[in-house]
Amino acid sequence: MIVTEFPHYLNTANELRKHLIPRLETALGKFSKRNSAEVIQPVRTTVPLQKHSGFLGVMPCYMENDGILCTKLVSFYKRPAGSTLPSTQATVMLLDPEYGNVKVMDGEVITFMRTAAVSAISAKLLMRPDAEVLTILGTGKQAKSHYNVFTEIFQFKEVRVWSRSVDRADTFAGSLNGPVTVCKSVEEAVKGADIIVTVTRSTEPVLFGQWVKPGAHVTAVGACRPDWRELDDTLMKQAVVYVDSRESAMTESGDIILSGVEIFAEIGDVINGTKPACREKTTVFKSLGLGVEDAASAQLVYDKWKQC
Ligand SMILES: NC(=O)C1=CN([C@@H]2O[C@H](COP(=O)(O)OP(=O)(O)OC[C@H]3O[C@@H](n4cnc5c(N)ncnc54)[C@H](O)[C@@H]3O)[C@@H](O)[C@H]2O)C=CC1
Ligand SMILES: O=C(O)C1=NCCCC1
Repeated sequence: MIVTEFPHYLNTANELRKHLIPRLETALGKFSKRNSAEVIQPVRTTVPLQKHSGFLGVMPCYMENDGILCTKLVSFYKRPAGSTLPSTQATVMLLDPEYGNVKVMDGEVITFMRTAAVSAISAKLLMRPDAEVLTILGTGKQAKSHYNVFTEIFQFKEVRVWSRSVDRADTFAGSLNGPVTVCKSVEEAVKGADIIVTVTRSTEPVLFGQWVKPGAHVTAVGACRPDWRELDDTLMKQAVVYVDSRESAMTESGDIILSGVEIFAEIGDVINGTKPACREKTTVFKSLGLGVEDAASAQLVYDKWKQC
């Protein structure tokens, strides 16, 4: 059987709350237990495509007790400013662990949705409960999925967005099904914000600690190479730092490696109740993207498709 389309009904608040988010929480909790009967998921293998300023990532995952075998191929590129080419393209393959046959799926929507849903999990656990202002830095594909998921799941008084180009930010604002304030600078966008999502392709810091309100939560989604940054050292050092995977963070995250900060916990540890959620402090969740997230999401898509 081959599923080639991601069912878009998973985008609704009800489906996110009832299905995608709980499955991702369960998967991240299992991952953090490091029990190989639950999850085998090595750090992504990344092949540099030097000539094209890109990378090919291979992301396998086996969840024996759940009978889920999955791998993703993802290519991602540093595109020049103004390029209309996609920066990230993915194919997720769900396999039958007994027979080894492949049930191919489109991976792009899974990547958009699961990444935003994992960010929403970090916000649920680490953002202050009275959070009113959300800021999104970047106006690409992930910015859109984060806007959609965050405004479905939470209620903010204001959502702000920043892009290097005000025209792109205006176009982005016009493409949304809800209100957003377009800001001209990062400083203006993040001043007083309770939660900040960084979803840029930047390789240098764009978010500086001096602008971030004490107690704010930052979900950092871009900068997935050891020499790429989105956050500066000041922010990294003033925050309690959470990650999706310690091994991934120590291999792939410039924000972690180059700032030299200590990782406080995996988000799965907080889900498991083995590490606290320091909501009253400034927190950073560094997301690298894990095969286990794709595996849990792909299985959900497959289960839903079988029910149709
Ligand atoms: N952690 C995870 O699980 C995942 C992370 N990613 C990463 O998230 C980031 C965003 O991905 P997409 O939305 O798919 O990319 P995209 O190409 O659709 O959007 C990127 C955005 O970053 C902006 N940008 C590019 N260079 C910049 C710079 N130097 N400074 C500030 N802004 C800049 C672009 O104008 C655009 O708004 C990428 O870094 C990607 O690698 C993507 C998928 C999963
Ligand atoms: O997990 C993913 O999918 C990605 N992570 C970082 C780079 C692009 C895709």
